[in-house]
Amino acid sequence: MVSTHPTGVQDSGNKYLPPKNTDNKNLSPNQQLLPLTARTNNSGHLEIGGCDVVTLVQQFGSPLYILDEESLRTACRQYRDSFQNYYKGESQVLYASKAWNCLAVCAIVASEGLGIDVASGGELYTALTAGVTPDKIYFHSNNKSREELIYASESGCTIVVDNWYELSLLVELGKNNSSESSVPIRIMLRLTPGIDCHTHEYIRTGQLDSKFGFDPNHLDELFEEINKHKSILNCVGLHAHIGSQIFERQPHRDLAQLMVKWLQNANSKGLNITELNLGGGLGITYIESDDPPSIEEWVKPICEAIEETCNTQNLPLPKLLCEPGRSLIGTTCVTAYTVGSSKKIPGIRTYIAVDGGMSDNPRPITYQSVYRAVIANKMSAPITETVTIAGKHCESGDVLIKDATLPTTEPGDILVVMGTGAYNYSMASNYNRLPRSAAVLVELGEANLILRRETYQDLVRQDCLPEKLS
Ligand SMILES: Cc1ncc(COP(=O)(O)O)c(C=O)c1O
Ligand SMILES: N[C@@H](CCCC[NH3+])C(=O)O
Repeated sequence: MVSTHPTGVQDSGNKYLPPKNTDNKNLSPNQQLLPLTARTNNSGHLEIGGCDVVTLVQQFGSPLYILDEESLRTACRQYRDSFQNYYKGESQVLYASKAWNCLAVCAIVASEGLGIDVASGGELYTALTAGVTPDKIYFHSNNKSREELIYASESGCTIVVDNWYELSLLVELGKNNSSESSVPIRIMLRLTPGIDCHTHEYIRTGQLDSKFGFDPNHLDELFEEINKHKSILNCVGLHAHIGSQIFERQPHRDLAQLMVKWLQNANSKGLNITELNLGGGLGITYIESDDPPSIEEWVKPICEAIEETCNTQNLPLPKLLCEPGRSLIGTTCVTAYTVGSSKKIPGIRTYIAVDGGMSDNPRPITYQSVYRAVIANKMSAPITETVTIAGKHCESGDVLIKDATLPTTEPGDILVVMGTGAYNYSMASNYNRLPRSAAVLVELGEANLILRRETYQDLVRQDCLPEKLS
């Protein structure tokens, strides 16, 4: 695979487009700003998956999430193939569906052979409804409810146990259920590795001061406790996740070595750990200066570190799992908005307002995340202005992009924000009672609705008006 970076070339009409004349399957989707199929068509419009973005907005309205099937499938295959090429043992890539969980996305990644990491009963329900088989579903959360644990154990998925309370609940559930025929609950243990990485503090999870996972200083007690309940709990593996939007490679190499040591320790205490899950975290390109490794460049050193450490310790290779979210889906999607009002404050800035904002993309207001945009109906027009893209919410901080460089914009233009596949729809809200946006899946000139736009009726569907008020 070729890693082509920096993204885009100037001479294809717009600098954010993927390079021309390259086999797209050789580009790592996480390193591109726009989906792999993006191009400027003969009308000078942005086209994705063979569909004109301006026409998509006419047909489906805006804001509109536009998901490129080819990019998503390419990312899945690159993860899967890289493990097959660089790891001699068994492997399984899971999609961290918290990035974007819905039926169509679950179905696509599962059809590429990936499993799914779910983080709630709702995500589990969606994955099962999409037809994902429970043997490929792994259930996370630092505070799974009793009901969620019953649902997960009855469905037959693997539960990634996060803490002592959850462990005690599982033991209790297992005891209540135990009969000659009952099968032990399949679990893994999430440990906090104490490995730091450079990313926003809100999305860092590997450091000791984290709400997630068991403290590795208590491994002996933990393994002893698991050993006592072998008829109830079938503990197959260990898990760790150090954070998200990471560009460095060393933290995951260090993690790989550390996890083999944990495995050795666990098995020396009588457990039979055969799986290691190193979590997700590979970053994506949101702006030109972002320089994440390609999918292949991320997978290879992890495989090498596990193999080297196992060989040195004379250990059989464990089944190796990882669970990327952002790097699988982040850059495979854009959000199209319609430009509305504007406000020029002389000497300060010009605000251009769009018909969505923090409700469909809460990342800028939550993490000060930065994005880039193009005008879909003016892809070859010269860049003339630096403007601030504001959302339509009743909140001063509802700004999608602080300094967007764009052609001259007018009301009715279609503004496209790139890299919105991860943690946008999944973190969307109805703030100001905005109906949640629709999403379409595009491929080879065909667009299929995968999320219906909410209506005003949907907004009041769960409301209850007590009789005394009506
Ligand atoms: C346990 C776990 N696994 C996987 C992921 C996915 O991370 P990313 O989207 O950075 O690949 C996360 C999110 O950070 C997570 O908390
Ligand atoms: N929601 C975060 C990522 C959190 C990942 C889940 N642990 C983001 O948008 O960057």
